[in-house]
Amino acid sequence: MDQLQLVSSNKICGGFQKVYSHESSELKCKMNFSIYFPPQAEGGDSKLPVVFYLSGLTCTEQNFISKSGFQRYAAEHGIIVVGPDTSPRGVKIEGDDESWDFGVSAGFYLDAAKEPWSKHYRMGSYLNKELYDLVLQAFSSVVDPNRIGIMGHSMGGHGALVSTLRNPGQYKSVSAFAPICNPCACPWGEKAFTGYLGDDKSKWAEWDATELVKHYDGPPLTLLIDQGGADKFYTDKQLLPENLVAACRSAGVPVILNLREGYDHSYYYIATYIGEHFDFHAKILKA
Ligand SMILES: N[C@@H](CCC(=O)N[C@@H](CS)C(=O)NCC(=O)O)C(=O)O
Repeated sequence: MDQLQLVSSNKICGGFQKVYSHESSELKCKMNFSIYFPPQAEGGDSKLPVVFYLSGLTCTEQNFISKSGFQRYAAEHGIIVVGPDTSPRGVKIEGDDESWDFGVSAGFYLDAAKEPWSKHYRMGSYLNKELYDLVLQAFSSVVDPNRIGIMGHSMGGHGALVSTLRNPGQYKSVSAFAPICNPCACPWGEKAFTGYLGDDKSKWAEWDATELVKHYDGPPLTLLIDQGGADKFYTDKQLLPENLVAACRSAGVPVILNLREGYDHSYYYIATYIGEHFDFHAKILKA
């Protein structure tokens, strides 16, 4: 635990919502992450499943823990929940704060290949290697390494899907709220991938769930996708869940798409359906 500093700890739903900071070797900066320990983590005999939650554009590790109300469901199911930040922090790169959909708080959970981003913007390796290993090692007394799932929202939904599809077997369950499903084909993705990866579109496909699922040959997996019908980013074609569903169908990968009439892109929508997502993860991770 030497490498972790406790930033905050609050009792909620019988467990503890904590935030830690640590020096990241992948990102070369200090990072915060949240971790919720349900009541079962205290003095329990058995190790608990973990679900990672990835937030969207403009977020830190705080939005989900303060707005979604997920702790009630994590406590019911006895699931530990880990939430990383959305980009490197405190690293000054020219242009990193010029727009809300690129640079700071918009790391897209990928490893940048293009200068000047490639030195720090390595959120893919940070999440799937460094933070993943850190959580398993630092909390080994309560974490079951064989029962790890992942979920996310918007850019974080994209992150959850590509992390699962690129690392077969690492995450046993995956779900997403309003994910960016086909970044190669939407304005957010085109901007981020051009900036972080360059102009070679064959490199883009390596970080695009709709492209990756076409070649998925890992353990059986069902993708749970949730989408608000009144989400302006959905109607503006930033999210494109239908493209992912079509690719899943042609690749034979089971997918569930829940369209929620009248709901927008906000945490009001996430708070409404987060319980269903915890039921989904619990069913798989606790089977
Ligand atoms: N700043 C954007 C909105 C960004 C946005 O909706 N971000 C989502 C993720 S893509 C979010 O979770 N925002 C933080 C929050 O609602 O707490 C706008 O003005 O249109």
